[in-house]
Amino acid sequence: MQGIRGAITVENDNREEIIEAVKKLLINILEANDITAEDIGAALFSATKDLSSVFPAFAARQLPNWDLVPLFDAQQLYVENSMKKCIRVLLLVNTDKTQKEIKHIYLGRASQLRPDIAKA
Ligand SMILES: C=C(O[C@@H]1C=C(C(=O)O)C=C[C@H]1O)C(=O)O
Repeated sequence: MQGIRGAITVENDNREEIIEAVKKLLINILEANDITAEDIGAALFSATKDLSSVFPAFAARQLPNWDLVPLFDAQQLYVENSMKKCIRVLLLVNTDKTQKEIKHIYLGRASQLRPDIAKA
């Protein structure tokens, strides 16, 4: 089992924009790490407190074969001056890959969070 981190930002607290962003983030993570929804043991999402239009888990369930993935949403801990309008995810994945082989995906403004590991 390995954990895969991801994050993406949106510009507006808009339901469709958030749904598209979450789907984009998850598709990127799956492709970069050569995994499918069946490999995912659980997906934990957070959204910053300025996002309240839709649950990220709802967006995840729109993707093929995500209906059986256990999903969870939480509000991100608020820290002053931290990244605005950001959705984070932690995937727990069944894989033979090593920790070093895992590709964490940070898109949009979220790439500033972890420039050491962000993939454009
Ligand atoms: C830097 C991030 O934002 C916050 C800080 C984290 C960290 O220092 O590892 C992890 C998650 C967030 O609470 C991130 O999402 O990667």
